[in-house]
Amino acid sequence: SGTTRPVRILKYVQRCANSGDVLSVISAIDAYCSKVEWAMNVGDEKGAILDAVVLETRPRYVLELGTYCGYSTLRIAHLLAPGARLITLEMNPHYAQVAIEMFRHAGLDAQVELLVGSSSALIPQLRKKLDIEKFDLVFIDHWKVSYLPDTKLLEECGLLKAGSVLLADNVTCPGAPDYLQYVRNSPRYQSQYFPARLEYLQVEDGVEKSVFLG
Ligand SMILES: O=C(NC/C=C/[C@H]1O[C@@H](Sc2ccncc2)[C@H](O)[C@@H]1O)c1cc([N+](=O)[O-])cc(O)c1O
Ligand SMILES: [Mg+2]
Repeated sequence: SGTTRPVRILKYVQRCANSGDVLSVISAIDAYCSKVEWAMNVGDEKGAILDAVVLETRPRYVLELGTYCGYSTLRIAHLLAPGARLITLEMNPHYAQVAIEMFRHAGLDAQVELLVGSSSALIPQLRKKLDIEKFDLVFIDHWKVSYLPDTKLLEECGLLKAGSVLLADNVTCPGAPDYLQYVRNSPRYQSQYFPARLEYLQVEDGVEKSVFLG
């Protein structure tokens, strides 16, 4: 039985990226996935949009849905102020383990709280479990069919406040049409589309930034 793609990415990072250097970990993942084998990281083009939204939001509490190898987790963690908290939810224990090793190599394992489980099961527990009232920024990059139900769940659990920012990957490819229709037509959101290429490919994608209005 061979390794998995996330394990191959992690081994490449452990071999080629300087430990403790998050930017070299990020560029090593991008190098591997653009030259050796494609993987569903947000990538460097959409990653730059994510960076800009993190910097403009200056979030204290961040939630990520879908960790995978931890690429976007690292991009976000690198830009947070001391004392900020980044929670990332991953339901595949193998991917979670790879991501934890990735965070360790980058020297950011103390900056990230990874919970293993499905977002639908974990979101209702976050307030009690983590003593967090509201999230300032949510990065959505898990199953595309879960974007809309999980957004509604975040609203119902009172985890969004006026000004909370949702940033959703892949709203064009693979697409999240029901989510897009909701955030673009609901009076409770101010939504904006940022076109970009799908990671490592010449295919059109984009991210949607939606500000919750309360
Ligand atoms: O399918 C995609 N992403 C699904 C991501 C899924 C990630 O989130 C959890 S699922 C989960 C985690 C937490 N709670 C519930 C479910 C999986 O274990 C994986 O780590 C995708 C596909 C393409 N593409 O081009 O085909 C491009 C992309 O950028 C993508 O993000
Ligand atoms: Mg994605």
